[in-house]
Amino acid sequence: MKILNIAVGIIRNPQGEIFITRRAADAHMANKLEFPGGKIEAGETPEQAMSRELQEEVGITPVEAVLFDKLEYQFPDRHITLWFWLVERWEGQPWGKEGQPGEWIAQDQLNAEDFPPANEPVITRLAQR
Ligand SMILES: Nc1nc2c([nH]c(=O)n2[C@H]2C[C@H](O)[C@@H](COP(=O)(O)OP(=O)(O)OP(=O)(O)O)O2)c(=O)[nH]1
Ligand SMILES: [Mg+2]
Repeated sequence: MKILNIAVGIIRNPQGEIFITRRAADAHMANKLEFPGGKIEAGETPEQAMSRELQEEVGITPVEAVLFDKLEYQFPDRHITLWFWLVERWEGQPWGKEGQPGEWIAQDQLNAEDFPPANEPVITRLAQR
């Protein structure tokens, strides 16, 4: 059983849109939409990992981040702990730096079925705002 700790960023602009990317066809949860992010490495705090991943994947540097939720999810082959950071201030403009498609989607237009199942409570919370 793999045990993974994941930190992701919910990048939200003043219009209430969120920058979403699509996972690669060969990745776990292939083709699902995701919040950019990835594995927390040894010696990193969850917030540091999120900041590094956002720089690597979408080319922005968060200026301020607030913990939005922390969730556990059991997949058949792995147990993951997910840290969701709400990022409303950053430097740069997000884009799919690793070739992944990225787009801004209004938070009340997000569909939980398009995301990995672990994200469901967070999508529901965002859609209510
Ligand atoms: N990035 C991201 N991963 C998510 C979300 N929801 C969710 O269940 N996951 C799962 C899918 C993966 O099993 C894991 C994230 O792994 P990842 O593939 O993004 O990790 P990484 O960026 O470090 O990638 P790599 O270096 O291993 O290629 O968390 C989400 O909203 N965003
Ligand atoms: Mg990733």
